[in-house]
Amino acid sequence: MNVTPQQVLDRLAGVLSPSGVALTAAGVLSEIAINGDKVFFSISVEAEEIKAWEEVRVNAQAAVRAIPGVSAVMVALTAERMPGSVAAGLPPRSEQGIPNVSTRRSPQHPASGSPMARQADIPGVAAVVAVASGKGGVGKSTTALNLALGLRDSGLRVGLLDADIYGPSIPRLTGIREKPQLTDDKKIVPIERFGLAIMSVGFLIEEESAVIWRGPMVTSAIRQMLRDVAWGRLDVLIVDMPPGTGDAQLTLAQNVPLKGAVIVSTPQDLSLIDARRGLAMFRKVSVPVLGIIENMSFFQCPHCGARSDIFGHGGARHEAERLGVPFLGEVPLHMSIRETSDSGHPVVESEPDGPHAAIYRVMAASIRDRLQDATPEVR
Ligand SMILES: Nc1ncnc2c1ncn2[C@@H]1O[C@H](COP(=O)(O)OP(=O)(O)OP(=O)(O)O)[C@@H](O)[C@H]1O
Repeated sequence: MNVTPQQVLDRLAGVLSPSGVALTAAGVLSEIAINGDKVFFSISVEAEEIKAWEEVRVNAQAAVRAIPGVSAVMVALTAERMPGSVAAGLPPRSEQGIPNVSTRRSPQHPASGSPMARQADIPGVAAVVAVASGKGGVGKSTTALNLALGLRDSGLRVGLLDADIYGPSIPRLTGIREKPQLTDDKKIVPIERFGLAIMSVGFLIEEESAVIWRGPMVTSAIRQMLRDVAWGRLDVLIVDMPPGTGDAQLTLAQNVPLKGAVIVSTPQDLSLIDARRGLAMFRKVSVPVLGIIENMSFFQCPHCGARSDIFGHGGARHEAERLGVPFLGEVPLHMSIRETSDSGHPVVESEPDGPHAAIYRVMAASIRDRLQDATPEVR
């Protein structure tokens, strides 16, 4: 039997908000999204109240989980509600534009001069690095995964968080089908594959339902994935960001304790314009850009190895020079990268002695060097 939103609301009516009002009457709930036997919704409250609401979130999750036929519940607690606003139905969104950065810094992590000191660190994780792209489809996830493997090959303990909530592709690129387990204290155990600790929202939800996530839910869910996952000790955690430079990405860049960001672009002008936006976004929130990667830089014939500069290659290198950002390297558009990627056997893992693995390793080494300068724990 299918679960209905009304059934969920009926259960939530029995959960109390911190002021003692029923959760359903508190004006904080988003719409209830149901996908098969999985339920998602968010609770939007004012930033200063967020601590008091965490227990409510946990209670709401448990109440809905107890409905027969529900297999998974994701309740995102978001601090997106403006003071004084009455959220009657949907959580208020700042979709109208990029939020004012200076007023939205987390109060518990005031800027202390160093951009690195801005965010609370994730226990056990020495450095979090975002892999971002100004637009979709440039090969960001393929790059993130192969860079993670390149960093692993340099002896680091590496994690990968697929934060691309709009289209999580890490399950496909890694071939991971299983669902993560929970520890006794309810933390999610990342899935271990290729020697990486991997977590993706795609492990929890079906790919098609990813589009229902709104900006505030995205940020909150990712924050929870960062902190509610038992990452263990990691030298580097690579975060595969949602593509684009909109509100959700900016909020993420602000709220994830990033040591740096890597921007993936293709050589086309349009992609480069978007990459520039990405750079501006990270600069705005004082996250150092560790470098730009040009993906699908040139076409390499899988048969004869001949190279063609389909998109007029080299644009990203010039752009990086012009903008004063390191250029990390170029990855060819090659059949074996696509095939290995899409079959769940990333090229650094499946063709470790091949030319593509070498390219990713060199770029990973350069990221490692730059991180070491900023983070002595990454050795
Ligand atoms: N260098 C490359 N050579 C050939 N194919 C590639 C290369 N990089 C990525 N691809 C292929 O391009 C497609 C898109 O790649 P990927 O999913 O990594 O992109 P993305 O930027 O993360 O996409 P999205 O924005 O949708 O999340 C995949 O089929 C992937 O295998």
